[in-house]
Amino acid sequence: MEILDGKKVSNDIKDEIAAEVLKMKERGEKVPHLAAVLVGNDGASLTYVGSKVRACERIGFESTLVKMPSTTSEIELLAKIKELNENDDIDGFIVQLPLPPQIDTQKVLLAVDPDKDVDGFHPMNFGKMALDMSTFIPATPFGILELLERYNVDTKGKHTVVIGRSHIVGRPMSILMGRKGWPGNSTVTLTHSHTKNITQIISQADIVISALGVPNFLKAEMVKDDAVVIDVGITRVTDESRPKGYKIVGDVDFDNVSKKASFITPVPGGVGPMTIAMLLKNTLLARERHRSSSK
Ligand SMILES: Nc1nc2c(c(=O)[nH]1)N[C@@H](CN(C=O)c1ccc(C(=O)N[C@@H](CCC(=O)O)C(=O)O)cc1)CN2
Repeated sequence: MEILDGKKVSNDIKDEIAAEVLKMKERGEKVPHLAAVLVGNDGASLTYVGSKVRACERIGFESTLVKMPSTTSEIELLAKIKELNENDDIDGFIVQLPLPPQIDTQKVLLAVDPDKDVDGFHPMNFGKMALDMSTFIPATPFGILELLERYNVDTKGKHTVVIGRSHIVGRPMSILMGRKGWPGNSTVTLTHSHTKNITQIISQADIVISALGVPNFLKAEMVKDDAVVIDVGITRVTDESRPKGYKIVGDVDFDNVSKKASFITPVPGGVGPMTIAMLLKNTLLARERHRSSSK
């Protein structure tokens, strides 16, 4: 069994991007600028945007954090998005999800300029991804592809079972694994809460990608020998013995599933850090496109 070490690979990617930024500076070019909008005080979201801003600082990107209160109205958020769309200094931005209930997430994602949509959530970019056109690929699925590639995991002709159909992970992942090329060329089953015989389907998978958010859902007896297991579930579970008062738990019963798997991602330190690294990659791409379009 080999661990797909997202922490290490994400650090390698950050070093690679930092080297690109250094070259940009030497050429006297503007460095990429990422903005992140956070509405409310959700603890996990605060951690994730904090990691995004720190990662920008580490690699030499400019960053802007826009914090808005949890009472922010949809109109106020849409006005902020318009401002960011029109700010020529910003190459790309994200709106941290989930949003408070008074705000329609779909309206918000539609309002982001597709050229600045480094999350890849705008329907224009999602459609381009599905049609194999060059675009911003959502960071978590993009990170999983990168891990599979860097560890040389064979996906051709394999049966990939994706658990969960969220717009952020499951749905795009199912499209990407079935695309032509590598990592891809896989036969994909997208499963969800209404899937019948889900245990039987999972037991036939060569590659299992679990994005359910149910701690320890995937047990050793559910996966076949030598399966590739990707754990996208990141749930905070109360644990008073820890300094932060919680621990992070994945969808996979790691101790037992790792004894059967050929490759497996840990939680923490697997897919999560890759999400940050691939957002930075998308921001670098946004900067390069922005520069060519302003020539
Ligand atoms: N606008 C977006 N919102 C959300 C996205 C996204 O891609 N764009 N994805 C998730 C949250 N997310 C990034 O935003 C994210 C999740 C997890 C991690 C991560 O590094 N996890 C660590 C554990 C960190 C901790 O909780 O202490 C790990 O797995 O090792 C980074 C980013 C939903 N919203």
